Amino acid sequence: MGRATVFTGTMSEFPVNGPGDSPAALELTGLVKRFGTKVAVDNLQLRVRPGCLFGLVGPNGAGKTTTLSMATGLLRPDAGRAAILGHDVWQDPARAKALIGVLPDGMRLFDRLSGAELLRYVGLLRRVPERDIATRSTELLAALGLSDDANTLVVEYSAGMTKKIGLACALIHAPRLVILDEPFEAVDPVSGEHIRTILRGYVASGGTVVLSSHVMELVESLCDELAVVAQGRVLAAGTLDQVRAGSSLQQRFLDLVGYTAAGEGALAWLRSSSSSS
Ligand SMILES: Nc1ncnc2c1ncn2[C@@H]1O[C@H](COP(=O)(O)OP(=O)(O)OP(=O)(O)O)[C@@H](O)[C@H]1O
Repeated sequence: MGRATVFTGTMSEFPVNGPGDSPAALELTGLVKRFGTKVAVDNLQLRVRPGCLFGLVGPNGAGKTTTLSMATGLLRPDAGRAAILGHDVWQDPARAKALIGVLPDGMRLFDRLSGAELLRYVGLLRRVPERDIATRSTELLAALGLSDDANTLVVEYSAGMTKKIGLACALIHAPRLVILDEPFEAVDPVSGEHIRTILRGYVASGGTVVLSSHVMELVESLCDELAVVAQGRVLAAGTLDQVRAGSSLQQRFLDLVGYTAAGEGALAWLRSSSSSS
């Protein structure tokens, strides 16, 4: 693993199988994914303890979506292992997938259903008892500010509304672990606050969240632990303080991924003073 702090934290805060022997909520071991000659995920290791709100951050193309897709059984790894609460995602997919709720990147929803119909459909697929589906749907729609659009077709939802109904779909069966790819993307500040409240409450009751984000302030204010990935590898992982190492998360992130400012002359043609017409 990488050159900075590596998380090796204790696992017993929210025991699953009994004190001391609980498996990680999510454990990725030696994950590799290549697309042609491109190595998108390069021997990636990650361990997320139960009861943690965990952030995965990295620059564009770092391999976050590819990693989360392999972690959730949507994309088969070329090598390595993904396990959810001790269940191998690829050897025992039914058990592993039953424990998770997923908001994938660019989620394809059955968008000719209304929001309420979609939640009912997902609830039935997830074997939520009939009597609970209506209650949970109503509560989720209200918590996410979608009550007024419960009967609107999802195809007519805005990008932010689509993200929120996708999140509701990920939560309706009360999974043990939710894996959310960019859950705050396109979401307005009020809805973002609602989502933060939902996720904090979920984690406080023993659930585990893994989310990807580009927004350092959000990760800093929300997550307990995080990993910085670049070029398919974990550069640093641990608690916020471990990863920040006395700096701001933004600065630490820039340092880790090797940010260098563009040279003086870059994009000179774009400056109005250099325009010839
Ligand atoms: N289906 C694919 N075919 C070819 N290359 C792919 C494919 N999916 C991802 N890649 C490549 O793998 C790398 C990792 O992509 P990935 O989408 O996982 O990054 P990311 O960290 O989620 O990026 P972003 O923050 O921009 O969403 C990139 O170089 C991308 O071009």
